[in-house]
Amino acid sequence: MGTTRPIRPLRQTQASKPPPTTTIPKLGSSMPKPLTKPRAPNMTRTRMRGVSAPPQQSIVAARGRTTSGSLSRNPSSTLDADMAAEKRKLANVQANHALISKQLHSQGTNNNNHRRELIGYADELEQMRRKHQKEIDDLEEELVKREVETNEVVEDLKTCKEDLDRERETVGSLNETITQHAMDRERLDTQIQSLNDQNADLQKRNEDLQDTIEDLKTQLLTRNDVLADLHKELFESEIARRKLHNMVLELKGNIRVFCRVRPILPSDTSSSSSSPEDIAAEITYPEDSKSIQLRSSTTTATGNIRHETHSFTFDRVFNTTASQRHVFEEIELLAQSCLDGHNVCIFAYGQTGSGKSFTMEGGLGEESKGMIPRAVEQVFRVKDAMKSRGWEYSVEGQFLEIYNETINDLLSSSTSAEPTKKHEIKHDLKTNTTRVTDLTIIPLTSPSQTKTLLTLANKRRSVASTLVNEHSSRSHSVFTLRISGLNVGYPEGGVEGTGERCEGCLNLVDLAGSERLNVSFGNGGRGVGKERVKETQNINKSLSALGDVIAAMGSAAGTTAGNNTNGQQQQHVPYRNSKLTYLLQNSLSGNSKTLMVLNLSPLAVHLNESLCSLRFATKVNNTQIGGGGVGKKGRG
Ligand SMILES: Nc1ncnc2c1ncn2[C@@H]1O[C@H](COP(=O)(O)OP(=O)(O)OP(=O)(O)O)[C@@H](O)[C@H]1O
Repeated sequence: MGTTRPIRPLRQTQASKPPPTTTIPKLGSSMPKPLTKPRAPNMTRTRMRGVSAPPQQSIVAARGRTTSGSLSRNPSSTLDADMAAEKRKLANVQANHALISKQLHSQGTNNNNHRRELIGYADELEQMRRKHQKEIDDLEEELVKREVETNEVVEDLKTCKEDLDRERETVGSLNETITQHAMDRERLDTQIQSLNDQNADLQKRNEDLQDTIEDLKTQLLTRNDVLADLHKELFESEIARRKLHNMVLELKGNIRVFCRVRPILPSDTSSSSSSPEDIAAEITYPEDSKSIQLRSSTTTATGNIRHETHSFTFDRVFNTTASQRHVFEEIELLAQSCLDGHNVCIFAYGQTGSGKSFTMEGGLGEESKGMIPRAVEQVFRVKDAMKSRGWEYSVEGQFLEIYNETINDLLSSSTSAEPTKKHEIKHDLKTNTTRVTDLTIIPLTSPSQTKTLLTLANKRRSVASTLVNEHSSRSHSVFTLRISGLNVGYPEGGVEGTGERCEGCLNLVDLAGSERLNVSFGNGGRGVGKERVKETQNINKSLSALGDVIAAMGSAAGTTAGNNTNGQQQQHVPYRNSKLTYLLQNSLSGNSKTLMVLNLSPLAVHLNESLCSLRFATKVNNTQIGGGGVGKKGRG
């Protein structure tokens, strides 16, 4: 809002201007109007009236009167007198005329003066008019400015009014809020008061508690000492537990064999019109869960049919209904052994299509997942549990296959276009550990990583089509978890670790199909490509090498236990006869644990192959290694 200057009323000023005080008599239409009245001498008027000729009537009357009077007296003298009078009058008139002329002349002079005066006035008036016009223009310009200003001021005022209205509204609501706050405040004051009371109570209780805390601190110090003693005891009992755990496994046998028969699958009957009962082998499972019986019928040379029952006993027998979880329950103790620093080997053995891959890797679902993912999970579970016993572990994984006696890295990121690396097996005799050169080793931080590793490995695995199983694996696959532990103690409990280290290794081996050539490809193996025959020969060679190694280890254990004290030479174990046995040398020998899961087909057509597998597994089952036990288990 600007300051307003007082506006001088223009028109009013002009209107209120007093008119010229003097009015000029009209002397002629062309004459300028005089500003002042011409001043005619009064005397002249009077005198003119005095000297002017009398009106005719009065002259005639006078004449009449005079004639009647003078005629009666003297007409010539009267005439003379009249003449004289007239002459005087004339003289008067002439004098008046001269005077008037003179007056007219002076009047003309006056008029000129007046005209000059008028021109001066006109100039003055023009100047004034111009001045006034300028003033008017200035004032109008000012007025326009003022109007704009006024409009702005009006707009401002409008905005201000709106603002004011809003502010009023705000003030109104603020007032309400203030009222509300005042009420709240009152309430809070009341609460504060009650809190203050409570605070006073609490302070008093706090003081009491301080005393209690002091007591507890003293007790805690005493308890800490007790706890440290308990930790020490725990550590010692952990060592005892390990010993006992190992003893349990040794009692169970450092080499154990489980037998598992897979169910009949829809695909087994799809190619023929037979029912599952028609194609099933005669297999029975005695109730002890450790035996299995197969009944065979053979035609003798004399044409008679001979029925035979073949009984086998193992550490555990699982029938066709056994679930993956069920099988793993019997295995899970082995995961603890790995973390205790032992080497563990779990093999799946059996003919093609008998369920080895299903047992080891399993399906994608939670229920169907196999021994590999379950064992990894168990290792991680035990690893976490061992923290409370003062142990920290790191876990890493590798996955390889042995195909035609050549090692392939199943976790390698190299493409098939790149030249394949030649991997060699190296044993460290000091640490009893085995390394394969140039192999991909992946640190594992969670069990969920295993799924990814298995998928990757399966993509790279050599598979070929056979008669028995369309996607049969023609190689041995070995998944290895390497576990290193360090005793770090209980830093939070103030108990230092012993720095003790342990290294364990869990090998989960899915062996290639154990069947003979004529079973794999039919027709006694005739007409089969050289490559396939070579594959099968290599598979069979390495499997029999495995059998030989296990048998030799059993003999060596017997020798060690019984005869070595007499200085007899130790039994030679032919680990080097195959890549598989050489690779697993450290995991089979010494105090390691071995489990073989024998997978059997339920089909009658595979009965002979099943009997072969059962005999092989029996040989393994009858072997005992390590732990100073006897070379053979009780049953022959
Ligand atoms: N216990 C079981 N329950 C259900 N299905 C099974 C079971 N065992 C095996 N199978 C099924 O049988 C088929 C053959 O099994 P698998 O591939 O595991 O045999 P394999 O012995 O590994 O054969 P190969 O040596 O040729 O790899 C698969 O379809 C598998 O899902």
